Amino acid sequence: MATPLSALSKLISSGIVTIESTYAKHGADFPSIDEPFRPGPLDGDEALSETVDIVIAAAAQLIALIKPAPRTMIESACLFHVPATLLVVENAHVAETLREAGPQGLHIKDIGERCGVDPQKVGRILRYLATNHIFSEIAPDVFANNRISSVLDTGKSVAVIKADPIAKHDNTSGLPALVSHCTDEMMKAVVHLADNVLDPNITSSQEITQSVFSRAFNQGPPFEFFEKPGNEFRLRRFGAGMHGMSMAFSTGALLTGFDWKSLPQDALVVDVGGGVGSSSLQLLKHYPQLRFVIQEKPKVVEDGKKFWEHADPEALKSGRVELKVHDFFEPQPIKDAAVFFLRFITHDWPDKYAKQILKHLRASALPSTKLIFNDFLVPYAGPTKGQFSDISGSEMPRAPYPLMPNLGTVSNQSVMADMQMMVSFNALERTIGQFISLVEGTGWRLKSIGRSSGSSVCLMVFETVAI
Ligand SMILES: C[S@@+](CC[C@H](N)C(=O)[O-])C[C@H]1O[C@@H](n2cnc3c(N)ncnc32)[C@H](O)[C@@H]1O
Repeated sequence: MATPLSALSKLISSGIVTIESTYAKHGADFPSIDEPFRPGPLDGDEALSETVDIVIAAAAQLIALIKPAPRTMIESACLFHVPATLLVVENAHVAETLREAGPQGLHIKDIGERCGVDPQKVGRILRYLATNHIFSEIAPDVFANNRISSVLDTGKSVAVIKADPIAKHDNTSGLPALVSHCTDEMMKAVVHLADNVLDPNITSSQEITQSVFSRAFNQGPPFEFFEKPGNEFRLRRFGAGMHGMSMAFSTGALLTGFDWKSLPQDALVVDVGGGVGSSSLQLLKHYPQLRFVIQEKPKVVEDGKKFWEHADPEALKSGRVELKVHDFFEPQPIKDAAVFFLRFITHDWPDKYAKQILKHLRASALPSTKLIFNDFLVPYAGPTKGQFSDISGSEMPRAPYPLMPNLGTVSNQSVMADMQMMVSFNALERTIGQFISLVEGTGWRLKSIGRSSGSSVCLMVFETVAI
């Protein structure tokens, strides 16, 4: 058998051959790191994205193997400089300033002057980021955007941003807003992680008021914090960031992870905590025979009505889609649902609270009612040895030797989301084992998992069991 090092090197070289030949077949070059990021014609190619993931996993594992362990450990311990420096350049609009300067870049004296930052300090910050592939130092002390730093660019002119700073992230991709939120509130919160997790009085707490975020900002949950006077910019930025996240993370297996066509004509899908109803809208477009009730808080129901009046007014008029105020911690009024659908709901709640939601749904379910979650499924970092084989779709596609079963850093999306949930709400993204224990005692049983390649957002389908 090949050594791990040579097996990794083969995975990388054969993957690169596939990637380059696929681009060549489409008459395209693989995008240069020096060009701004743009969605590409091959982004939706599932086979190609699987190959890209293998190369990413192999390259990251190769670095972990080959780099001396003390270097890896010390560099990991100092990774906090990445978000800290990103926050500086995002707040100082450096990506927009460099875009306006063009491909010849800008000397640190000019960057400093235009961005209101000490030239030496901003130069050192940019060199640190450029060394980590974010921005390029194209001549001594001269920096330009590259593909990665261009993601920080809102696309607005610096003059427009400065004229109305609170609106910086309105009507943008939301990705700069997400970076700014993560490197500001989340970064300031996460430094308190050890204090919380190692505090014997609250280490096992499932209370949102005892989350790391609450400790850091000495107050209630994030949403209360955002609504406090003085946090108007943070609130708007957070809204834009959440929009960016929903654009960046596909809803994965929403349309394909369950046989929606198997439901009878006019079957009712209840979108519990459905927001304005964006999942229902996607489902309705593909499965127009279904009916939808979107249940939400009063303010969101109002926003939802406006959303549907724009997106599909006919669906509202005909009654195929209804928006109703309902608190999911109260008994469920709908007794004839074919599906109770929950997207990104249980991840906001620790088991103690999520179980209450599920019990209310079970009490109103028919024997045939399905409970469906559209959520991250956190893959184990090691092998599962077939203990979940009775659940259809539970096994991940087999990773080639010697890659980790979850492809290591390729799974960052879901493990990072899990950490965000822990820090913000004392809540969690769940592994298959955690989903199974979540539904224990609630009258539901995990039946199948629907996956789509390139996303760890899955569909978990549950059926009723006797209570
Ligand atoms: C993470 S968002 C997900 C929204 C939607 N499912 C989606 O994926 O777009 C969580 C939603 O739960 C709603 N929510 C929170 N507490 C609720 C409650 N007690 N009853 C009903 N909805 C609630 C919020 O208003 C918010 O829209």
